[in-house]
Amino acid sequence: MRLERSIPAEALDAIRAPFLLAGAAPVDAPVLQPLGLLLDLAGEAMRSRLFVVSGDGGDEACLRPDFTVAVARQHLTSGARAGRYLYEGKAFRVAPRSSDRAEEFLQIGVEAFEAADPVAADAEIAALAWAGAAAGGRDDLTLLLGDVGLFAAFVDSLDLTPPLGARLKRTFSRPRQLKAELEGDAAPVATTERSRIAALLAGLPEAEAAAVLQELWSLAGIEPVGGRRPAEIAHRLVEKAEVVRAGRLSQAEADKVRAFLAVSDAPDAALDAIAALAGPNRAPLDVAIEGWRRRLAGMIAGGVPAERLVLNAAFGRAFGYYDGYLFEVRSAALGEERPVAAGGRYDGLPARLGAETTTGAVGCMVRPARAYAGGGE
Ligand SMILES: N[C@@H](Cc1c[nH]c[nH+]1)C(=O)O
Repeated sequence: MRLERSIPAEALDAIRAPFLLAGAAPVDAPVLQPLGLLLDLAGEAMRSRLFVVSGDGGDEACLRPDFTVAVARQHLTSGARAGRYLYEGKAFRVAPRSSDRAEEFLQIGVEAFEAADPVAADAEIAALAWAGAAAGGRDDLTLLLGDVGLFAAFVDSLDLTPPLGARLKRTFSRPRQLKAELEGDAAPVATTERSRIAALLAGLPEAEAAAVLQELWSLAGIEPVGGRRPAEIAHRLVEKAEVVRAGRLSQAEADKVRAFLAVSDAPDAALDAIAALAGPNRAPLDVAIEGWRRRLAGMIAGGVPAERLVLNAAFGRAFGYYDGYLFEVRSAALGEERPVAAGGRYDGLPARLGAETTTGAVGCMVRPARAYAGGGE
């Protein structure tokens, strides 16, 4: 496992300092996390990045690829309604083959489960990540911003059939599926491919569809070893059935989606461009854009230099839990594969972990070895 280089104690102190001021309670989290749960939450795409650990009996586990899910789980077991947590420790990710990225690395981060004004919290968290990253001394940083929710609001503005809209939303940060949608290849004309199980499950919410599959397996005495998780299988089956029912994008709609995804600019200009692309049902998108103007003002008030901000409508991250704004602090010298800090909003995750009441959820982390200008990873 490739380690990162260690950095001087004073540099680490400087990078940590803003996090100590965030009003968060220090926590630790188990290094071993349940593999199945992480794959369900982060998506199968994450599988190749996880260090899988197998012991005698027991469930398959993996080394924590980050702290977000682990801290969210601890927050839920604590029973507290709200909480704000600070962590500092190693995370582990398999580096892609051709890369020499560190596979065991330090993260310092904060996760906040709070019901207060989400836009203000988003701004605060992004400014915190910026402050930590900038404390490492690099002068080539940018804060790259994106928003899974903005794409959803844009898709809603187009007034598509609900299943087509839902399907299109799911293709965000799945380039292959997105390309198929835009090129009209996603909806097979032939109905011979229809699956009866797919048709049966199509009407159910995905979590229920997964539960049905699990029940079927247990009735049949099947115990899946490795392979795809029930949630993933249910997801595929539901998608398959919907594809046939929902139709496809018209040429004009596909062009609009392409234009939306091509938006990448200084945030104010980017928001103007997005507003100009809105379809007939524009009210929710306008609300989202207004929210962004406030969020940006909050980031700038929190100390992020305005000229370092970029809003990229297509920006997504490999973690499947984000459902609102998200960001990376990038260094020109390190390139886009090595973000210095990152974070975002994941309001839906606690419910997926079984929370009954939901507060908002937002967080960020910095990687000190990358932030440190004097060497780093
Ligand atoms: N855990 C994410 C960052 C994050 C924290 N909270 C939300 N997102 C990462 O490792 O990139």
